[in-house]
Amino acid sequence: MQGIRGAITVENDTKEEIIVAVQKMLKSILSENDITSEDIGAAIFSATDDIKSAFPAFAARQLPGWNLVPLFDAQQLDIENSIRKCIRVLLLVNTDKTQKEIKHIYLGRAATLRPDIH
Ligand SMILES: O=C(O)C(=O)C[C@]1(C(=O)O)C=C[C@@H](O)C=C1
Repeated sequence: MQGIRGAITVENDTKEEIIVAVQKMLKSILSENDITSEDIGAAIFSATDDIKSAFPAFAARQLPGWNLVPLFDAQQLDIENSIRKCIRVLLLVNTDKTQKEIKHIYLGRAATLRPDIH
């Protein structure tokens, strides 16, 4: 089991943009790490408090195979000067890969968050 992190930002809080962004982030994590939805034990999302128009879990569930993945959404801590309109994910994944082999995916403005791990 390994944890894989992802994060992506949106510019507008529309349902369509959130769905597109969440699916882009998840597809990128799966392809970069050579895994499928069947390898995922759980997906935990957070969204900043300015995301109002869609649950990230709803967006994930529209992808093929994701209806069987346990999904959870939470609100991100509202820390001063932190990034806005950001959706984060932690995937718990069944894999033989080592921690060092895992590719974490940070897209859009979220690319500034953890340059040390991606
Ligand atoms: O990785 C991120 O998304 C970050 O914003 C960095 C960080 C961290 O300090 O490690 C901070 C807040 C998040 O809850 C998760 C991780």
